[in-house]
Amino acid sequence: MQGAAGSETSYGDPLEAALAWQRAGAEWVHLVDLDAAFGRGSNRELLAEVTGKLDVKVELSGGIRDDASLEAALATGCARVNLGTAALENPQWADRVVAEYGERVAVGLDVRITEQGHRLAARGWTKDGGDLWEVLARLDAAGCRRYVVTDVSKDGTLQGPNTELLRAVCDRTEAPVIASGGVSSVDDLVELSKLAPLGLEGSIVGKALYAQNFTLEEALAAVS
Ligand SMILES: O=C(O)c1ccccc1N[C@@H]1O[C@H](COP(=O)(O)O)[C@@H](O)[C@H]1O
Repeated sequence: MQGAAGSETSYGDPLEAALAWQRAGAEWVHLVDLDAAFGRGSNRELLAEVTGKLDVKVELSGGIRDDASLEAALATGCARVNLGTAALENPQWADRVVAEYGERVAVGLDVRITEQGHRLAARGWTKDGGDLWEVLARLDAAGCRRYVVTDVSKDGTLQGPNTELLRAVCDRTEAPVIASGGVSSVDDLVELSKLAPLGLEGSIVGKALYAQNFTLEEALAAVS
């Protein structure tokens, strides 16, 4: 199953990798603490060290679920944090912090498309977190400034992004949307860039870069 704990591939030292993306021209680095997302540990100090050594903007994600973890994440100097589980399981807290921290807090909408509709996935994608459209409406009303949208069936598969889902989310919110999951080629990024007029602000690329399907320089040149 995509995203199952223990199924991840190791691509080496996170700091070395992040510095290499910075040298290659990245403006943002999206850093996920998978141990925290799965509830099996924390790499808080490591992520703080990586963030502190980068000059580019960092989006921190994974395990940011209460005041202490939010404050620790923001104190690293990251540009933005991305809430997942807490936005689904602790709506009052999440609604308060999206309003309080504005641009520094995004919400990750990890979507599983089922016979029951568009469902959100929480706790390392192991628990149902409610209906996508209801949660999106609630977070919009709370003033959420940005969403990171992942089709969990695509993440890590190199099968191409779910542009239909991204288009649908862009149609339902005024907030900028960032695409995550499935990118396999520069062509995928070019397709995603065509959604910019709808509100798609950017795309997160992971495995395709580590698998060397293309270089970051090629990607940036294709969509700039
Ligand atoms: O990023 C992944 O590949 C991933 C795989 C499986 C589960 C979660 C994953 N990542 C991200 O974790 C955060 C959510 O963390 P939390 O729920 O707030 O603790 C979110 O960005 C997921 O996309």
